[in-house]
Amino acid sequence: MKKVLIATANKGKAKEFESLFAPLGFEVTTLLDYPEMEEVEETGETFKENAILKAEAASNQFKVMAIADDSGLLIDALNGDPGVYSARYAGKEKNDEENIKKVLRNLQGIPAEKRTARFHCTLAVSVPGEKTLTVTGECEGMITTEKLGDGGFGYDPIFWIEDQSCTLAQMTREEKSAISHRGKALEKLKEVLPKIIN
Ligand SMILES: O=c1nc[nH]c2c1ncn2[C@H]1C[C@H](O)[C@@H](COP(=O)(O)OP(=O)(O)OP(=O)(O)O)O1
Ligand SMILES: [Mg+2]
Repeated sequence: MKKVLIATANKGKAKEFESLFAPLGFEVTTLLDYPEMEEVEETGETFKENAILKAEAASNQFKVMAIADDSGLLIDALNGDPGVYSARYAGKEKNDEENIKKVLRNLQGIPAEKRTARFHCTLAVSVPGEKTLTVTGECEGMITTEKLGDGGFGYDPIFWIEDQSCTLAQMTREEKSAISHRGKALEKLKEVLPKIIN
């Protein structure tokens, strides 16, 4: 079976990539399969810089094609926060529960129509000896006032999708991937990398 290395240690992302690549005949390996590998410091100021950092570190180390995902939640009423710092919004230990609480606290009193937000995903593909390539995807939604649903990961329980009238955490993995920032970025990747992905 063909293998693809996804340079992430995030369990939620890993599950989504497994489902996305399975129909293409790929076995997904992630950094969760290499717990001894040190985490790459995300020193970039943009999703693109961080995605490239993560992809190149993994492809250099393992000498294989690696795909990294840098993503986050941008909330209009918070001037785009938590943005690139989404994972560590409530502290460096990366706690989804605390991050959600902080968002809801900072949006207290903000009316529904002003709770617009989007998820962003940049994927970087690094092949040893070749120039790293990036694609992006976004998903528009609204921030709820309480958690709804227990699927997905990260900020999914407070991210409301108007068209489906539910949060991302109330969807199946397939439903989420069909509309998500990650799913859209991967669709673009399939177009630019047909030889590798198909
Ligand atoms: O579909 C999503 N549904 C909900 N939340 C999401 C999603 N996509 C990204 N997010 C949030 C989670 C985390 O707070 C941040 C990503 O941070 P980000 O640095 O890219 O990932 P990470 O540090 O968890 O794992 P890694 O760098 O090993 O891939 O945005
Ligand atoms: Mg990270």
